[in-house]
Amino acid sequence: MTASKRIVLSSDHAAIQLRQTISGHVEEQGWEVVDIGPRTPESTHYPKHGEAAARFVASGECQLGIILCGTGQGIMMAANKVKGIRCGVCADAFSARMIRQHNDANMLSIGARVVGEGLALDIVDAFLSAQFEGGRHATRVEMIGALEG
Ligand SMILES: O=C(CO)[C@H](O)[C@H](O)COP(=O)(O)O
Repeated sequence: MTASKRIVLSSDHAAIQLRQTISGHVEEQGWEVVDIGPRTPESTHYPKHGEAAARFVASGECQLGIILCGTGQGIMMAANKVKGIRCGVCADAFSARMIRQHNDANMLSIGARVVGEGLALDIVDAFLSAQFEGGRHATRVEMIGALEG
């Protein structure tokens, strides 16, 4: 197993069950999963879970990350505050493929109160199987990075 096949997963309380389903699915595809919880259903605060997962990606410990909350929006906003993170919320497989191909996204966010399990797994598969296309898209991704200061 190489480090390039390691992925971090996290969520808030709204998405624990879907996160665990995704974790098993991704593991079956040969990824080493770093699931940083939470494991119990008590109400929690998504910014800290988004940040924690983002740090694994920003540090290079994990190549990619998948994070979830009720809508996927709040935890995405938190993750994107960490330097080097490009995280998109996806509720369809096309967008999940495109955020890898065009935006070189290194994190995917999903809303567990928005999409069902089957669609969520399709979204994950689209995200994980796509490759960044580079070229003109690399220029644009560099421009995003330049905004971080
Ligand atoms: O989607 C979310 C953030 O974008 C959260 O999961 C949601 O706000 C949590 O709500 P509640 O505390 O009522 O379960």
